[in-house]
Amino acid sequence: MDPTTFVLFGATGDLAKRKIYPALYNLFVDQKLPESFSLIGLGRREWTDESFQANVEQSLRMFSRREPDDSASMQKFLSAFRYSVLDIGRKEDYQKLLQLVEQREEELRISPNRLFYLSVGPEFFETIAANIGESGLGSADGWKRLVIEKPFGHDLQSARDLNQKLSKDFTEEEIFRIDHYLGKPMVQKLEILQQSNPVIHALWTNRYIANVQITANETVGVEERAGYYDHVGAVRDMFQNHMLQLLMMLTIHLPNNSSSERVRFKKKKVMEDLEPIEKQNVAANIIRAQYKAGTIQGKPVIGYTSEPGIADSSMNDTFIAARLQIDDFFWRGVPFYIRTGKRMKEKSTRIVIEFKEPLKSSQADEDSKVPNLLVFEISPNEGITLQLNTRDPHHKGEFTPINIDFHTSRDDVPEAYENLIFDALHGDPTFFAHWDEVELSWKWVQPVLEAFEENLVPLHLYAAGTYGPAESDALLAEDGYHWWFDAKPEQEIELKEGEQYVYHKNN
Ligand SMILES: NC(=O)C1=CN([C@@H]2O[C@H](COP(=O)(O)OP(=O)(O)OC[C@H]3O[C@@H](n4cnc5c(N)ncnc54)[C@H](OP(=O)(O)O)[C@@H]3O)[C@@H](O)[C@H]2O)C=CC1
Ligand SMILES: O=C1O[C@H](COP(=O)(O)O)[C@@H](O)[C@H](O)[C@H]1O
Repeated sequence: MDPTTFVLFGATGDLAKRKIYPALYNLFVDQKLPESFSLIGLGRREWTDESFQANVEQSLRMFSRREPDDSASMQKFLSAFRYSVLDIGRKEDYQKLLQLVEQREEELRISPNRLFYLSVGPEFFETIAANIGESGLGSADGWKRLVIEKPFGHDLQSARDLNQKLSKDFTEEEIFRIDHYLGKPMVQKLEILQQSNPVIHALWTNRYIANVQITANETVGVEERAGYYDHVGAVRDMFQNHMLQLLMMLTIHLPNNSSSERVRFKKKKVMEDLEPIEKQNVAANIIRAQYKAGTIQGKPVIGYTSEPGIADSSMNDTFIAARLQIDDFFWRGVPFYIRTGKRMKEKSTRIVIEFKEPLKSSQADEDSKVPNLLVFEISPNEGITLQLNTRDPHHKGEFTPINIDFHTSRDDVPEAYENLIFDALHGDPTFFAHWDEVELSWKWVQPVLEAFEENLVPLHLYAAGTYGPAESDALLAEDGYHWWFDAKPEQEIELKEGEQYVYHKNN
């Protein structure tokens, strides 16, 4: 891997502490960092190299999936870290930064490959990119990359404006837009599973699939992010980016060993074929809702409008459920149901593929058959389950669903940020959002934003600790379907040998 200088804007912030340092540490332990690696942390806080390193070490103790030890290797890891005070708006700070970067490159005798990671609010992206260009930081004789966090724009126009501004100093190939869902190991497996398994490849069509359900439920509420969340809602916070990325990753058809260009070309194609929803039809296909007080895992929680920093009159969506259609050869006629919400009954991100039922015979026991399901558990647990019908040996008259299961322990699985930072260091753009995808996602979502804004869509309420409003169930019932729920019942049941959990349809 090329020697690299990792320039981190927002080094004193929450994301750096919770995600970026632990990811770098785990890559270091796995020997996946470049042999010559240097990190320069930036922020307004008057930290020194020593206090910065101490903060990084502390964040590893709190957030790393691996217990850091006090050995020489920990010191080796931390010795790559330097800190410089920088105010994003002060041009002279970029000159000071340039000197430090060059000094470190000389000390380490490395070529000037520079990765600029913007772990700061989106209002700073444009200024930083321009100052990197102006200061000469971006014009050395090596490669440069810009890694940016979401949100990428607030709507279609603002996203276009931002992209145009960034393009003045960075080419599309140099911009790595993070969507951390693309870093989740199971999401990365979707592409491989389909490419490398004829069984899955063959089934990936409207001939066999009845509907697809993509869910990202969270138990947390707005947390300390009222100022941000009340302006974005579930539609911008989760749906426009993470949920549509899941849809793209699931539905692309790829030949073996596809290049990153091919993957991105196919994703773009999915977005182009996604049937647009006119503003007047949003209400018929999209449910928006907001949580009210309720109980989660036995604890009472307050409603959204009682959260600190949220106005009593807020009409913000904390839940969205949508029905989408992809108008192409493979997916025409298959409804895709997507839902995401805060303060739901359980934390779970999963994709359920419901297969069409075979022709029913006239046997009396046909009703006990359940549809075949292929379930991708993305988080918090990772797994793949195939639900099939068989006969219960003790009750020979009835069909019984059985699950073929693969599950991995959470500790064995790399964090999304590990995968993404590794790819960015390698210059592999496959699991980053290309501008075309971002633009097409905003284009699709724009009428939804407008319909919400103009109150053309009712805002339903749901009790915290449920699976959302009844209208979300009704959306599927219109087509004769229902949401599939967790295989595990709420109360852990001790299973006898040979027994297993199955997916069920009731809340
Ligand atoms: N936290 C998370 O889990 C997630 C965050 N994100 C995104 O990541 C980005 C960072 O979020 P987060 O870390 O939570 O934010 P924080 O508010 O915790 O940190 C912001 C960082 O920006 C720096 N900063 C702010 N203003 C300036 C300035 N004028 N000059 C220099 N540095 C400045 C701060 O440094 P200092 O105070 O020292 O100046 C701090 O390091 C945001 O875009 C957010 O949307 C995305 C997904 C998840
Ligand atoms: O980007 C975001 O994602 C998190 C959910 O991420 P997950 O990996 O825990 O599923 C969400 O809580 C947050 O509001 C949103 O900004």
